[in-house]
Amino acid sequence: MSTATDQSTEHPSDQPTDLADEELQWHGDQRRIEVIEAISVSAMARRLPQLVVRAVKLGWQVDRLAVAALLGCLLLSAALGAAGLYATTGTIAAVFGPGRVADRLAHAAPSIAVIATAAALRAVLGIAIRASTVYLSPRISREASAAVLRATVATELTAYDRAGYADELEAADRGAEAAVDVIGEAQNLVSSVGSLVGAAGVLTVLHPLLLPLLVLAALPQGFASVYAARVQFLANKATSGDRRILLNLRWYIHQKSHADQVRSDTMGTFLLDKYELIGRRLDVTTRRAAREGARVSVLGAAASGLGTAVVWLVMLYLVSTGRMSLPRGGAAVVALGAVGSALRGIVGYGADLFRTGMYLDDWSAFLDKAGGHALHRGPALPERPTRIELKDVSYGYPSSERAALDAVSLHVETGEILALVGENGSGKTTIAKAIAGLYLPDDGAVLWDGRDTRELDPHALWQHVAVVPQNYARWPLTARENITLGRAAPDGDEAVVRAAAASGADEVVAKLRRGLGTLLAVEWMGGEELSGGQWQRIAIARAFYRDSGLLVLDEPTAALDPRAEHKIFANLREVARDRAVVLVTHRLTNVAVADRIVVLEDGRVIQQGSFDELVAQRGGKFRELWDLQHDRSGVPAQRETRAGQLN
Ligand SMILES: Nc1ncnc2c1ncn2[C@@H]1O[C@H](COP(=O)(O)OP(=O)(O)OP(=O)(O)O)[C@@H](O)[C@H]1O
Repeated sequence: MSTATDQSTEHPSDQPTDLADEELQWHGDQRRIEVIEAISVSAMARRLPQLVVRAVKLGWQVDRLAVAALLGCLLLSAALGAAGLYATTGTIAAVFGPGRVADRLAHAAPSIAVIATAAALRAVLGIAIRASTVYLSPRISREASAAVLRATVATELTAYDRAGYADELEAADRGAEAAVDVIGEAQNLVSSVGSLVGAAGVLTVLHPLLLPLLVLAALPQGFASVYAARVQFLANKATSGDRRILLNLRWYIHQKSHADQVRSDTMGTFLLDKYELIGRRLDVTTRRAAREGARVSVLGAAASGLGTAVVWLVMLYLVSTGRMSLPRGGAAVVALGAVGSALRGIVGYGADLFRTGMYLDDWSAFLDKAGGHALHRGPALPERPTRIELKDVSYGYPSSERAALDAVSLHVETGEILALVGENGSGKTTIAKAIAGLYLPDDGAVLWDGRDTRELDPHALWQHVAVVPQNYARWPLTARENITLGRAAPDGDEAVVRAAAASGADEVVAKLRRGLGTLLAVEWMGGEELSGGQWQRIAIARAFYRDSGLLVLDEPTAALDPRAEHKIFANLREVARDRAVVLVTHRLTNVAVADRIVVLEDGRVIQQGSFDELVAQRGGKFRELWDLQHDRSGVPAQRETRAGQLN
């Protein structure tokens, strides 16, 4: 193994000074925006029937009976609407017809009865339709969100390192939220189409010229509405990155974990200024879209207004020239009103549904490919590992041009502690994640008992893994659940207590008001909060509790006091008895516990050996780091002397 290489270190001052600072820009999917821009308005209008089918399918997955009832009610309501309208025209014809008033009223009585019955039944059906929609909508949205969550946990971890993934995920989430409207909008559209069909039939019977004219009159407004919806959607898409940055800035300002630094570092105004700046950037696009939408809507409304005037003129012409009788003319006025309102409904609800459909596209695109990072590994089920080997493993993060790992080879076996050492950014955490099957290498292989992790079922593999990462999760759960993570033993807390004792978490739990049953989240139902070190003890306990063949500890004691740290390392040999342990740490005194130490630099292994071997290797990287960690040249002489006396 070669010793430390003579790498020249890049210094910030070596970099070109004429480069502008990078601005906060979210990496969205520009390609998708271009695809949407290329869609024509007529193609968008043709999508509406597909969207209705999609809404029905979504509802069908959630509750078939409710959807069937909804469709039945819609059909019946449309039929009753047509019958009512037909009866209305009959009533008008009878009332305005020749003969005595009493006779005309008697003649109109059956039609009036039909109108009243149809109106009453439609009112009842309307209530049933609304109830079904209200009942189905949140369930559809929840199911859509759950589908995103399922897809999210089934993606490769590396997806999160790719610029644009977060944007796709957010778009999918928004699509799932928008799904709450889809059934209502589809239902409104179908109702309007039903009313249109009924009223159009009646109008055609009265005079065949009126319907085509009315449809022509409504078309400009229809196109304008769909176009405006498209403009709004594109603007939303174009600003989604900035909106996401704002969301993140809000998070940074709100978060309890940052609240002290927002104050002590006087970050409030500074971050708020950035917030304002990005908000203004966002406003430019939004304002442009609002203007464009309004301009097109005005043009559409004007054209449709003109068209409607033509229809009325034609009506007047037909009646005044005797081509249509007066009673029929009266009936046509009513039918025209019904057709007009149905057309306006189709246009308005169609535009709404179209916009929701575009959000749903984001949702389904994410589900189809999970950002191109869906877990597609082999189906083989691994046993508890006894030997894990990295063979010439290279790995580069998607967003980085530099390789994080370069032809790394090493191994670790059950009963062994392997320590990874190196300067910041040398690749320790990346190796730990590759060993744990969280990253698949670009080149080379990670072998679990000779089997490539690419061939192994990832979820089955992770059953054999316990990790204490640098940023461990502080789950808003009870102390017990924070240790068992859903794997509670049915016969009591014995194993939990053992794991807590081994990690020092027992002392933390002893002080909690309900022991293991205490909720660890002040924000949730007023639970208790722990200190950083106390949380770290819980995180270690959860790894010890998991009876896994591989234990990865990434800076596991960074927040621990000396006594707690000593306890962990004193117990580690015992913990490693039936596990392979990978330890990442900068505290070199602690790595003496390891059987083998691998020293990394710039993603390459530059030294391997036992603690004694590496310390003895003068001029080697490990020895250099060791000497630096024990260098006390910055300590004032009298304090150094005093420390020496104590030693
Ligand atoms: N999510 C990421 N996306 C892009 N590059 C990353 C990512 N995480 C790490 N890197 C890069 O990969 C290299 C190795 O990082 P890694 O976290 O493995 O280093 P490390 O040795 O664990 O560092 P530290 O001692 O600071 O924890 C670094 O150059 C880092 O910039």
